[in-house]
Amino acid sequence: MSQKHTTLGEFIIDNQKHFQYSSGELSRLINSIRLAAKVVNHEVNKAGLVDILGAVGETNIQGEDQQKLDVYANDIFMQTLTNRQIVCGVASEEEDDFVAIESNNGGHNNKYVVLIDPLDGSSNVDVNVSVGTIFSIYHRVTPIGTPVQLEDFLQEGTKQVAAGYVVYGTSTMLVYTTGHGVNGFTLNPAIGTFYLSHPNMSFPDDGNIYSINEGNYVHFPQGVKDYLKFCQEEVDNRPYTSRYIGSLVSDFHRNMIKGGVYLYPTSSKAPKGKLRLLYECNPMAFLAEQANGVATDGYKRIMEIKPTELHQRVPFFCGSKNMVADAEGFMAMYPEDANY
Ligand SMILES: O=P(O)(O)OC[C@H]1O[C@](O)(COP(=O)(O)O)[C@@H](O)[C@@H]1O
Ligand SMILES: [Mg+2]
Ligand SMILES: [Mg+2]
Repeated sequence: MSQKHTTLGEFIIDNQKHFQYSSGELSRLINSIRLAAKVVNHEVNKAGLVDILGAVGETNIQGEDQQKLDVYANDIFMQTLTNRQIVCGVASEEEDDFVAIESNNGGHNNKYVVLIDPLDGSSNVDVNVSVGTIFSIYHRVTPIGTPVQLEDFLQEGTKQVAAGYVVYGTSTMLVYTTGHGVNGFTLNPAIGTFYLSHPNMSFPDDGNIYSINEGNYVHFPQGVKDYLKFCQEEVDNRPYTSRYIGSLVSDFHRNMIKGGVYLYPTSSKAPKGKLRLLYECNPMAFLAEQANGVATDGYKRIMEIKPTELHQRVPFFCGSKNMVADAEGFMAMYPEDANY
């Protein structure tokens, strides 16, 4: 069977041998995420026809206006993960606190926790621009059989057993890693099956695309301003091309395929950056590193940051390794900005 026809389900089974604690639970967990992604995809694809556009009129713990699709996607992933009895807890961008999930017999026998950004790129929902879902999976650290605790979620990114995203774009893709490279699967909507379309995805070492919201330029640290000047100079293969979709998943996906760097630094508006360490930066960092890329906060490796809060934010520099290194070179000239 040529690689093009390998389904996600077959790939998961074939690759189960890689899983650290191989008992099939992680396979079932990824299968559940696949199922929830298909349900959300179905709604996203007809967003203009159903009452799913616009805000719900409430703000989440981030202080952001929750979009109807944020809430819908959150409900679908929470229900699917709860019903399938494979996780002992979930933390979500749309939930104030982590949610403990009891197993059928009222126990706490499951060993995985999931951290999720149910709908990434919320500002693009109403304008038909690609959005995504991001997930990160850890083995719990507290004893199985006991209720899940905050410490099960506040683990360094290096402890992730799997991470991935779904991009709801011109096509719908699920891209994930279990620490053995990064593979992308495209949904055939006619039959509702994901097929392996992008095996062994990898960031080129270099690229000529930079992704940053330049509208915040005046608020950026000097190192970022210097790097942007560097990107826009007429030297060698520069000026680079500026591309910014405003959905982390979509900007990351493009940069992984074409070569590029995504930056969401601190700014006087967002003194710690905007993106959330646990369910945006850590999973994308795991994917980046598994795909020959790099992810830092401008100074140090994202995945070595010891989390202290569920919804903490960090600056994010991610993409082709030589481009991130260039950006870090400019940040290094201002060591005081490492203390955000
Ligand atoms: O509008 P800004 O400030 O440029 O922020 C865009 C960034 O914020 C995000 O939308 C944050 O994610 P959510 O939509 O999940 O809150 C990223 O996807 C995106 O890269
Ligand atoms: Mg997000
Ligand atoms: Mg979100």
